[in-house]
Order: sequence, then C-alpha cells, then structure tokens
Amino acid sequence: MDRYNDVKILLKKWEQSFFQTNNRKPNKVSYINQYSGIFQPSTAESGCWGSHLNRKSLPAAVPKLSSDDKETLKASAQYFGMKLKTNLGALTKVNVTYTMYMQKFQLKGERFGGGVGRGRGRFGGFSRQGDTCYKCGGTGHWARDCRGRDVPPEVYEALRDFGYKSFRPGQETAIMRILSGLSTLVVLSTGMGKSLCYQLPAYLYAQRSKCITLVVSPLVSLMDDQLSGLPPMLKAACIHSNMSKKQREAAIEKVKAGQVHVLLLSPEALVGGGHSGSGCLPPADQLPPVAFACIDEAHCVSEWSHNFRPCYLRLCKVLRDRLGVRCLLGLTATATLSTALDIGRHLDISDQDGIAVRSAAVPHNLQLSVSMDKDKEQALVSLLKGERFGALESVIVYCTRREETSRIAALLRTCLQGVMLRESSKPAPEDEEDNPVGKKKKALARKKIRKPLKWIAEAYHAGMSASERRRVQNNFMCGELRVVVATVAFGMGLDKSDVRGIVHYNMPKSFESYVQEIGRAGRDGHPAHCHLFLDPEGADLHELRRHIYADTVDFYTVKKLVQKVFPPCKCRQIQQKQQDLAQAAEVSDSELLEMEFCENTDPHQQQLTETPEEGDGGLKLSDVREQRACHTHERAIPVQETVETLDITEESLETLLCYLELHPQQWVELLHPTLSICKMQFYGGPQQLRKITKLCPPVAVALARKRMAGERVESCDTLEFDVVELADTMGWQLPLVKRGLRQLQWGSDTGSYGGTGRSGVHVEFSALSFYFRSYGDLTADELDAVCAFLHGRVMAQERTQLYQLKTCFKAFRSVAYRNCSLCMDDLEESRSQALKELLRHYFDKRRNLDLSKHYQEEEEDEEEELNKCKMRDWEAQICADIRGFLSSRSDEKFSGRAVARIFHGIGSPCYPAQTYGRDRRYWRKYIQFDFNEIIRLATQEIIRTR
Ligand SMILES: Nc1ncnc2c1ncn2[C@@H]1O[C@H](COP(=O)(O)OP(=O)(O)OP(=O)(O)O)[C@@H](O)[C@H]1O
Repeated sequence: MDRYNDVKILLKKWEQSFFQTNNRKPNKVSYINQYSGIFQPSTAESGCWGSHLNRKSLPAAVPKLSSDDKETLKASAQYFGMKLKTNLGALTKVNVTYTMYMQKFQLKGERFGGGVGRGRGRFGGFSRQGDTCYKCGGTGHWARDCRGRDVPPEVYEALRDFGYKSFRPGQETAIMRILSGLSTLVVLSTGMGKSLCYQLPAYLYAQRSKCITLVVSPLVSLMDDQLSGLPPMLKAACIHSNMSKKQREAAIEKVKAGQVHVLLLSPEALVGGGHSGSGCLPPADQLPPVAFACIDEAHCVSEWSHNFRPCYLRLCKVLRDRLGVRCLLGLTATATLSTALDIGRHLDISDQDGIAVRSAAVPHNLQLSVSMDKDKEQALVSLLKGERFGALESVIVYCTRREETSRIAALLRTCLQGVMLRESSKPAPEDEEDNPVGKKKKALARKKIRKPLKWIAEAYHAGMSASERRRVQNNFMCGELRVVVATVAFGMGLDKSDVRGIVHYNMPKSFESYVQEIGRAGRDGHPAHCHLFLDPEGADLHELRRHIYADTVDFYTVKKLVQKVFPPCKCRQIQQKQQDLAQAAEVSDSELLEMEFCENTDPHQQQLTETPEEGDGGLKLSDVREQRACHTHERAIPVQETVETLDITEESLETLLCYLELHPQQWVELLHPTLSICKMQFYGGPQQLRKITKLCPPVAVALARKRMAGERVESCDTLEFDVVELADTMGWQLPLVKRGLRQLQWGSDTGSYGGTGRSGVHVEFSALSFYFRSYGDLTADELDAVCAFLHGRVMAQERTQLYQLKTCFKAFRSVAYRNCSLCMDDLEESRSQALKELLRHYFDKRRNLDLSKHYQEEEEDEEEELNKCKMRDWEAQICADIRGFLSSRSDEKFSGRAVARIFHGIGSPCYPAQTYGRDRRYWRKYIQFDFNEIIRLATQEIIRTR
C-alpha cells in the first residue's frame, strides 16, 4: 500500500505538471506513454539496426525486472488502471508492446548517433525532448517530423562502397525506412535503381551482426544471373526449384554457416507448390535471424494486378508466421496507385509514407509515338531506316505471337541487308563514370561494343532452346546483333543500359506491360525511342482477348471445384444428436455413453482447440466457427488429378482457392501443399499388417475404413489411403501421423526383415496436393452462394481485364499518327507528352480495382452494338461449324467452354494446342467473336446432339 501511495503522489505531481505545460489534462495516450515510460529497459541487445528484432530475438531483448521494479510497476498499473478504466492484464500487454517498440527506436537512435533513453528519468515521463531521431540522430523531434536530409555517415560510406556518389530519387527514403525496420513499397521505373534499396541495407545489417536478407524473385531462370550481378561485397546464394537437391542443400549449409548475406529465393522455394513440393528452407531456428525480406515484382501480390501469382499471397504469410520476418520491402516497376495501396495492405504497411516512394510512370528520356498503319510490315522496315530509329544500335521489337517473331526477323534481315547505320554520338553516362562497379561495366561494355555489327535481326521466344536463346541474348548484349524480334519473354532482367529503341509490333496487353517494356530502353539516361503499331482493325485486341479468356473458368467447373473443396461431413448430425440427447428428460446410461463417445471422437471439436488462429482482419474462420456445427476439416485435393478433371491450369486452380481464402468469410484456409496419398506395403503379409494395427492406430483406422467400404481385408498386405483425411478423422495432426507411419519402416517391434533392422514395411507418400481447411456443413444455399461468389469473382476479373484492354486501345488511338511516315524522322513532342500524361493519369489516379462495372457500362457503346449485330449475322454459320466439329470428334466429350476455347485457339490441359491446333478448319476460327457467346452456342449444340 505504501508503494501505491508513493506512486500515486508522484503521478499526481506529473498530472499537475502536465496540465501546466500543456494547458489540458492528460489523455489516454499520455497516460499510456507515461505508464510505459516507467517500465524502461535496463538492458538492450546492442549492435543491431533494430528491425531484425524479429519474433526470434524479441523475447531476449525484453529486460528482466527486479522485485523492486515489479512492485513499482504493479502499483502504477493499479493507478493507471483506474485512470484508464482497464485491467492489469491489458495494461501489461500495452506496456510490453510499447516497450519493445520503444526499444527498437532507441536502438535506432543509438545507431544514428543518439543515446538510449537520454533525458528520460525513471519517472521522467515520455519526453521527445530527450529522444534522438533515428534519421538524423538529432534530438527534439522524431524521424517522421525530421526536416533535415541528413543520412548517417555510415550509410554514405556504404553507398560509396557500392560505387555511387549519391542516391537516386526514392532510394534514400526506402533505405532509411528499411534500416528503421519499417515495411516499404518501392515503385520505381525499370532501371531507376530498385536493387540498391535492398542491397545497401542488407550490407549494413550484415556488417553489424550475423543475419541474412531474403530476396524473393519470380524470375527463376534469371536468378543465377542476378546472383552474379550482385556487388562483390555482398555474399549471396540462391535456392530455386530448378536446382538439384544437392545444390539446394549446399546453399542451405552456407546460409546456416553464416557465409551468406543475401539469400535469393523463388516464391515456390519459400512456400512450396509447383513441382517442388514443400518449401526448401529449414525451420527459422536453424537459420540466422532475418534482417528483412525483399519481394521483387511485388505487384504479383495484388489479386487485381496484371500479373497476380497466388503463391505470392502465401509468401507474406510464410515470411511472417514461419520465419518471423517483420520488415518487408516490396519492389515493383509497375503499379497504379490503387494497386500500390492493395500491395501495401498485404505487406502490412500502415502508413501512407510507406508506399509513397513512387516515380513518374515513364522516364523523361523516352520519346513515345504510336501509328495506325495498314501495312505494318512495310511501316516497320521504313521506321528502322528512318531518322529516328536508323541510327539506333540496339533495338527490341516486341510481338505477341511466337510465330510472328521468326517471320518479322526474317523480313528485317532481308529488307535491312546492306543498310548502313546512321551516325550517332553517345557520351558516357555521368553517374557511372566515377564508380568502380560502373567503370568495370563500362570498360566491359566498350570492349564488347567495339565488335562490329554482325547480325541485323534475330528472333527470340520461350519456345526456342535454351542455348539458342542464350546465343541471341549474348549477341545482343555485346552489340553484335542490332535488332531482337521477341515476345515478352525477352528483356526480363536484361541488364543492358544502352538499349536505344523499343518497337511494339503488336499492342501490349496493358499499360503496365507497356511501361515495363518501354522501360528497357534508355536505362543509361540518354534519349531513347519507342514506337507502337496499333492495328486499325483491332486485330491485336482480339488476340489479347484470347489470353484473358484463357484464364477464365465457367460456372460448371466452379461448381465441380466447390464440391471437391467442401465435401459434406457429419458434424451437423453429431451436434443435432447431442442436442436431442441433452434435451431428453431422462437420459439413459447407454445414451450418455454414446454421447461421451461422440464427444471424444469428434475430431473437429478437438482440432478446434489445437488449431492456432491465423491471419487478421475481416470475419475469419474463428468468428464463423462460433456459429457453425462444423469447425472445419483438413482436406487435400491432388493437383494433377484436379487439373485433369476440371481442365484448368494449376495456376488457375490455386487462384480460385485464393479467392475463397480472401473472401470476408474466409471459406477456406490454405495450408502448405503436401503429399496426400500414402501407400503401404507389408512384406510380412496380412499377419504383419494385423500386428501393426495394434501398434499404430492410423493403420488400424485405415484398415477399418477399408473394411467398412466393403473391401475384403483378410488377405490384404497393401494399403493406400488419403493420409490428410485419415488424420482429420482421427483428430490427429498431419505431421504426427506422417512421422508415425514413416517410422514403421524402421521399428524393431513391427518385425524385422532379413535381419537388416528394416521392419519389412514400405511406406511411400505421393500426389502433391493443395492442402487446406474447409467446412463440411455448408447448406445447399451456402454452397450456391460460394459458387456464385467464385464465378462472379472470375467474371469480374475477366471484365476488368477486358475493360483495361479497351481503355488501353482507346488511349493509344487518341494519340496515334495516321501512319508511321509522319513520325519516323521527327517527332511531335506534344504527342509524346500527351501519351505520357495519359499514362501518368492512369498510374496516379486512385480508382476501384474491380473495373467490371465500367466494362458493363461500356458494353453499351457503339462498337459493342456492332459486334452484337455481327454475331447475329454469323450465328448460323458458327452453329454449323460447331456441329461439324462435334461430329468429326464424335468419340470425344466436350463442354461448351472446351469448344469455345478451340474456336478461339486457346489450349488447355485436356485439349492441348499441339493436338487440337493441327485441325486448321476450327482452331482460332472465330477469334474475333465474343468468347462467352461461343460458349453459349456450343452448349446449345452439345445439348441438342445428346
Ligand atoms: N544511386 C545510384 N547512382 C548511380 N547509378 C545507380 C544508382 N543506383 C543504381 N544505379 C545503377 O542503375 C542501373 C539500374 O539499376 P537496377 O538494376 O537496380 O535497376 P532496377 O530498377 O532494379 O531495374 P529493373 O526493374 O530492370 O530490375 C544499374 O546499372 C545501377 O548500377
């Protein structure tokens, strides 16, 4: 009580002085600040930059309290509890969180020239006067209010070590945020120096303590190049699914031994999926602490982005939950403001500043033009001979289709034969001159560029052999090849700063792609030219629509998937039975027993208590669980089998499951992909199997289920079952069941085989599967709602993309020249500026990510009306062709969607382009007609011919 009175007197004094200084009573925040000020850390983990105080290292950093401290704390908690109308537990939680937070900032303050807790007495309250700004090391303000541009000398030293004199726009802000442990999204155009934003902090962190930086990049084929391109002072390794197991293990050993500063990972290597099975990284406690994680091509996180990759969503979750990473850095060259905000949400960037690092969409040194030529081939040749492009040494011509690249390359070789390059002068870029890395590159480049031009034009696409692609790329890199005619596969990760021209022979699929592709020119800051040929008839639009339709799924397929994801369970019946029994006035002994049995064997109730709550925001599984009979089951659907039965790609399947997880009611909770089928062979015959059932309950249950399914088990010496379903039924955790089954191969009490110590039991797990938790008691209405949601979501995505495509077409058309002769020598600066303005507006305007409604509204426009008329005129002919196609393949089964895909020239897992593309009578025949209309007509015909 004495202590309480002491504390009370002191705090009353504080309240008075607060009133005098601030002319108001302390509010809730002031109380919490004051309360937390009492509980100052007496120890601090020294020598770190703060952000790798992640989950792993935080508990160690919380100071130990003396008994005296505890008394004081208890007394003050009592006082503040009264003031804040809260309980001791809540206050302690606030206190500990706050202390950790403060500790991090103090450490940063210390790093940047400040001192820990300076100017703050034991009861001195929380005064910003004594705190140091983590940015400039000064006192009297915090970093967010810092007006100075001072960056600690250590950071500049590191910048010089990297060979640069100054930061480029955006780099400093991003680097300082990362060094402060604040998650950040960097949106900078191609070649603006995004890599430095992770390389420099990784270097500084590694200098300070033994920690690693994770860099996740989707460009697996380029990872080795990325690795060799890192500055020499950064020791790095990479792990991706194209590596052999031995190579991966060697890389992991290096990481564990602390020999690596930066670890490059493919998303699949981190989260599993694809053919790599589970992720490749060992558990967090076997790795050095993770300073921060960098996610390259971060737009793949946003489900509405032009390049959404479902495994990117799981990526953030894995980084946080499994590796304890708290600070994430997202890098992207193309994200509209709305997409950036969406990515920011996934990266948990709460403050607007964290996504403010955005640059103008198009670099100022690029000159843009568009033309609508009738004869594109002739126009391209003229353009490459003209004033603007005639002097350019390195040019990339982008085409949509692979076949077209070879044709155009051959055309250019013929038409540009003997045409001399026009004169051009090109001084060395300034900022790279003085740095050792830049100098080395430059010297190398000069050596290579001196080689005379040997080849005029070559094709490049993903269908070519790896060696052929390498040859073309190398020739282009060293300046021996002038023009590469390529699909978008060329250029990702291309480190050639003097590409002088980009020509789009076909329209790109979105503004994002356009900006990304033109961004490959003029990375050295010198003028570069970009030209786009827009098909006046809109043929490119039809081609690109095909790609959009390739990803969509019809209602029938959605329904089949929903049936697989939510198979019915017995939880509702069990619950009903329990309620009936409880309500009965007289409960017989036997009923009681049965009830007990139900309680004990209801795995889902049991699992509920064992399952950790995950995720945040929205109405989650945990909320819905309260109201349901079923508390979710663990399920697995084999990837390959599902791809074949539903005829959709693995990526589309994963996307659909992601949509279900992202729904406010979180219909499923995705877990790490797993091998779900267990095959067991008992070399000791049925006798050995029976013996093992007594030792291993999962085997007993598997055998019992087999018997219940009506199979004869007496002479059985093999078992095959879905191990996920089995573990769920038993209420056991899957890893435990799997481990138990695996151990049977070695157990001495399961029998010895041939005296080898082996038990004579062979256990094998196969069938990589999507593994998730889902409900089994959804009513018919709920299942319908899930189907409607999923299909609606797919359609919204389709319409959004179609709308974007159309907007893109209209924008390009609005600034297009009638033909390219008007801009092949001179360029009207105003048109180039107008296009840049359109792009800036597109990237900077905040809008709804779901643009499907706009598409519906636009559908009413003249063009659509015209298309509808055209469809009506052609309907009879299309139906006749559908009938012809179906009768030519009468022994095969088709859905309306499968037929529409063939008529649009879209391959699928069950109807591949290699087979169906051979019949030219139907393949791609109706590409200019609405895909959904063809589905409708085809479905009609299929029903009629049944
Ligand atoms: N502060 C700097 N000063 C001078 N040059 C720099 C600076 N930062 C980066 N660079 C140079 O800019 C070029 C492009 O950098 P980087 O590859 O990091 O760009 P990027 O934005 O990651 O491009 P991409 O989107 O193609 O991956 C490199 O040659 C690099 O050396």
